[in-house]
Amino acid sequence: MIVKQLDDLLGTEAEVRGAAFESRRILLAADGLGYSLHDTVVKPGSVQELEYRNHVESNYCIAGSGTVENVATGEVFDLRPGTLYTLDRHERHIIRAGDEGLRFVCIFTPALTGREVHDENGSYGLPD
Ligand SMILES: CC(=O)NCC[C@H](N)C(=O)O
Repeated sequence: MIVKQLDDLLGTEAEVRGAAFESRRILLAADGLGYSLHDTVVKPGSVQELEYRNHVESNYCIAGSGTVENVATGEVFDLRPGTLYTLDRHERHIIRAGDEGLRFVCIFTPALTGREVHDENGSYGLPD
């Protein structure tokens, strides 16, 4: 059994900061599960255009408000606590956070190692 506590990860390498988000990586590739699980906090008013070409990402909103847009179709979906979106077709998407920001429980498959950074496409690379 693996048991972890978010407080214990804060201030360690498992806490990753991007321009618009903080991602607390609770489970990573090193845990050997095939997926990684993150507690992701998105900054109020931020806009992120992303496209995970190498991963499938699921985001389950647990706080805040905003929208996610499917760039190819123009569809815009409201995000609020209880909303899940999964980028099962690696869709290019735009996340717009409202005034309170957003907080997600986030799962990536395959698992992130924790060293990835967004490239020019908004994608994370695969490990070497
Ligand atoms: C929704 C969002 O902010 N995605 C970017 C960060 C990603 N969820 C991560 O945890 O690395």
